Amino acid sequence: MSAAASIHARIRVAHPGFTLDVDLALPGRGVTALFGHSGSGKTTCLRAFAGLEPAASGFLSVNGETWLDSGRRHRVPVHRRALGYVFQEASLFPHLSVYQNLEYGRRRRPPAPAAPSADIADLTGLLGIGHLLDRRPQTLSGGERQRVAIARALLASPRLLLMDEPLAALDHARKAEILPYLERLRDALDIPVIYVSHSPDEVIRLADHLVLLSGGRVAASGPLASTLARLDLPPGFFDDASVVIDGTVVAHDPDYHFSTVAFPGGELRITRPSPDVPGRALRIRIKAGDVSLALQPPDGTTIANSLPARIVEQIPAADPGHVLLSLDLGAGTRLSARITRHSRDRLGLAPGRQVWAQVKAVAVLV
Ligand SMILES: Nc1ncnc2c1ncn2[C@@H]1O[C@H](COP(=O)(O)OP(=O)(O)OP(=O)(O)O)[C@@H](O)[C@H]1O
Repeated sequence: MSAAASIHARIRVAHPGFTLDVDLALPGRGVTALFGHSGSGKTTCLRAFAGLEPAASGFLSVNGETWLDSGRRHRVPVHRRALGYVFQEASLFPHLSVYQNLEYGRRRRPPAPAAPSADIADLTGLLGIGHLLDRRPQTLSGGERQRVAIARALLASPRLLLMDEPLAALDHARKAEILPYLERLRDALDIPVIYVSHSPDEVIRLADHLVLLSGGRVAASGPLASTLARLDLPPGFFDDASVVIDGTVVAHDPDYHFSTVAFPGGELRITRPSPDVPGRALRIRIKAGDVSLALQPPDGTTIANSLPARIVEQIPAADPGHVLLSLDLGAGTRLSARITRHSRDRLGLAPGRQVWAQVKAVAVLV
């Protein structure tokens, strides 16, 4: 990560009874998820990035532009920070059409924007709102309103997009409808997005980088895959230890609805409801409880995936009868496994040992 193409934030905000104190180095593009329980300081952190927390002190630079440097008494006011802010409830102007709302966003663009600017046609295409341009916000579904709010924020050519629980007000069906648009956006945008959520599924599906916040402090921060694969992740964030693997479909058997997904270090075969196109990128989540281990290549099993692996780390699990193991599948790809202490001792499993990891269930996230 070059110093110019990234976000550096060393920020402290002291409220009566709560202090946010974070030191973060974040990537200059892609989605960073700020994840944590209610009251952990996620919104306070976003507000400090936006310049909305008068009590914030410290240092903040976004892709080479310094927005806060208390030591030098430098503080860029909120209206001079080129950022987009999308809230839980889309705050569109009710008396304006969708197109006029988008125009409002475009008028907020600085005369010489730092980043290449998307136009209304690009963004309406990307977010699937081209057919809504003449409508008033109150005639739109919650998901449609959010997509318009995101497009409006991006039309101002921000250097940074802040999203505070943008899906929290939507029901399950509307969330499922909007997520693919957010994925397209993530892949198309050249600016960093900081995405606040307390939904593990959303975070695991969308994020490139993960920040765990607890009591106003950073409990962990790093690339999504390597951070999730850490066995020492603080408890209470996710229901189960798991890994995510970004793979590519390399073959599809339409008869058995079977896709072969390649990733650095191996391949997985997964059953798919509809045909897959080779070349398609898939993000896969495997929970530690869905991985069992064998010393020999398993024979006569219904489990489709048995992967050669090497145990690299072992720690006690939260419950005393189990241990968590981290396995290297090759090329740096990790798998976590939760097994009983009894099985570990019976098979003599320890770091360095070669095993076969049997994957009982795979969740395809994208
Ligand atoms: N202006 C303020 N004055 C005093 N306390 C504040 C202020 N703003 C936030 N807090 C407190 O700071 C803590 C963190 O709040 P924040 O909204 O950042 O948490 P969060 O992680 O976003 O929570 P949620 O998921 O519920 O939105 C809370 O205890 C909140 O009451």
